[in-house]
Amino acid sequence: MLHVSTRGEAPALGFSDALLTGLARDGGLYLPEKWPSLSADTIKGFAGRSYAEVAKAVLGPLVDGDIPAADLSHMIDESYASFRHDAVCPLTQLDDNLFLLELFHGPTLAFKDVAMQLLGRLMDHVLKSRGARATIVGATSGDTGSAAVEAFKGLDQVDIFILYPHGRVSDVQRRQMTTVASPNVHALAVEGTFDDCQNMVKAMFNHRGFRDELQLSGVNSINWARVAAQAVYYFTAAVALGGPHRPVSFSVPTGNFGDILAGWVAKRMGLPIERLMIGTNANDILARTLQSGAYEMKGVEATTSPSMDIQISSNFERLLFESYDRNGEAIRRLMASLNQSRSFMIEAGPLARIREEFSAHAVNEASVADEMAQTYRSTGYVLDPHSAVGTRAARALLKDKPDVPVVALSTAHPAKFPDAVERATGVRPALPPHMADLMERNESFTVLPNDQSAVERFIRERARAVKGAAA
Ligand SMILES: Cc1ncc(COP(=O)(O)O)c(C=O)c1O
Ligand SMILES: N[C@@H](CCOP(=O)(O)O)C(=O)O
Repeated sequence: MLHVSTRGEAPALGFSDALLTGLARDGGLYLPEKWPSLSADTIKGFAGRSYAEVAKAVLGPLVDGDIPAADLSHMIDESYASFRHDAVCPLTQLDDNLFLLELFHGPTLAFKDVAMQLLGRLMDHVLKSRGARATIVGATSGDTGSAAVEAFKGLDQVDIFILYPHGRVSDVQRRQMTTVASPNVHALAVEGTFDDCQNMVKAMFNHRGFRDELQLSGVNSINWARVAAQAVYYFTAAVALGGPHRPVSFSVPTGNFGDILAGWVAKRMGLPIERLMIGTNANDILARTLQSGAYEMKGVEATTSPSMDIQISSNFERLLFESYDRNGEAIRRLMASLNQSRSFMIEAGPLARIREEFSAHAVNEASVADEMAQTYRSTGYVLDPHSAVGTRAARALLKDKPDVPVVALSTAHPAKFPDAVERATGVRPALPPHMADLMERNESFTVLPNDQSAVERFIRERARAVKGAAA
């Protein structure tokens, strides 16, 4: 199976090359050239099987033999053995037809672990088999960074540099990135927003000399393998609720659009999904876009769900590509407009296609707090602020269609955001035992200006230093 770029000008690549490449050389994002399809009987057969078994069945056709099946199977088993819940991503009922898919039982307490645990193993495997090294650069609003640091720390084949917005992540998130004493891990606090960090990472990939010199690779959801691995839990959740014969909707707290795109991928692969609800916080660019067709950036507002404080939802480009009948030229035009005027307009046809499958609902700060408080009062369940966005948006979906079960994705453990949770519920959630001393560990990070060349200079020097030390 080859993978094509959304901008239509980069070489088509197999799974392993797309995995190592991250962002395509034309600035686009990779997608499989066609969607493998799982039959209703195959999906029905997922009932009662372990998460790892379902992952093998879903990812097998996407990897398509590019990595030997036995190796893939072994890496999947290892990835999910470290989760603190036997079901890996358990489902719990919150209300009539409202379910929560808990995605925070991995090592760093957020949904990113589900894909990142596998991504780390896949990259290490491919690099070792090629005798190669890579410099991983990633942008984070808090959770991708911690999951990536955890997955890649100590690996011989990689140096990893994580850019996060200085002062705009929670203390727990920051400490998860800055207290890992491993010589291949570098936490960079950039004086800017998440969007600035993400733009810098993309610019590094588009800076061909730098990219090739350092053998850059990416761990954000611009990397196709991340999205592919996240598609698995849509299958396990839907099947647990009677799928594929009973359609289910999903409500997803959304920032970079990777997680909800994974649901759309599951649907492309044959999973009946009624609706995909985009839940946004006060940074409501996607909700406004679905309403008007105009993708228009404003300034980023700091919220209690900082991981979603995003204006440039990278993976939306993948959805646009499909909605524009895979017309790379159209996507190049839209993205050029975004660069020049911070906005673009989606044409009527593609917009209608998007609206056929997606709804959107913006949840303001008062409603996020109210959702945490009300859910706690009525059920005793403590939501984190991101999951509260998804849950509130799920309730909006249920108002329209009360008979279709809605699964709200619970993307982080409440202990990652203890201050916001305590303010709303009066409960201060405790970190699990393996992280109990997190606040006492020593931190190491470098503050850098919001300046591309300064960050590139730093990475070049440090990547060399790490190689020098290892030599
Ligand atoms: C806890 C949490 N919830 C939701 C999101 C949004 O997910 P996505 O960026 O895939 O839309 C993020 C960030 O990615 C996150 O860290
Ligand atoms: N919310 C994310 C932002 C990056 O998202 P990604 O899924 O593209 O890696 C984070 O926590 O870092």
